Amino acid sequence: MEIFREFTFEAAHRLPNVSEGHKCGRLHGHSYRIELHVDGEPDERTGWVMDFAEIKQAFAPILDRLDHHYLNDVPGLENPTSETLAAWLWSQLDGDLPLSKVVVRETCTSGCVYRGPAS
Ligand SMILES: Nc1nc2c(c(=O)[nH]1)N=C([C@H](O)[C@H](O)COP(=O)(O)OP(=O)(O)OP(=O)(O)O)CN2
Ligand SMILES: [Zn+2]
Repeated sequence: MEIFREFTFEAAHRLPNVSEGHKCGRLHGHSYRIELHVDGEPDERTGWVMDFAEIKQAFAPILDRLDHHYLNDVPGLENPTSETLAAWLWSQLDGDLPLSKVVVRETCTSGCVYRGPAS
């Protein structure tokens, strides 16, 4: 079974490697929406895979580093595409949560789904 918790944060970024004149090379911001998906079987007694609060707790220090920050300044996010951010989030949470999927929504219509490094 898979459960998830959604988070939002505001942040600024620019994409340093786009071609000259590309709009994303300019400083701009997004209201990011993040989904953290966790895989597991519901415990017989609690009836849950994991308390949603545990996901919130694991993500809190990471959220602090992103919310109202310039993402390019965060080590590992020098080129902060949705793809880079999704993989970075996975690497930050790996070991703390049994992640199955990280979803990054950069705008209402664009984003990335990451299911972990290729094995
Ligand atoms: N594969 C990716 N493509 C783009 C990324 C990305 O992270 N991965 N990022 C951007 C920009 O950050 C941009 O701000 C968001 O993209 P886009 O959907 O093009 O933005 P708009 O809402 O302005 O879309 P319009 O359809 O032009 O209104 C670009 N590409
Ligand atoms: Zn952008």
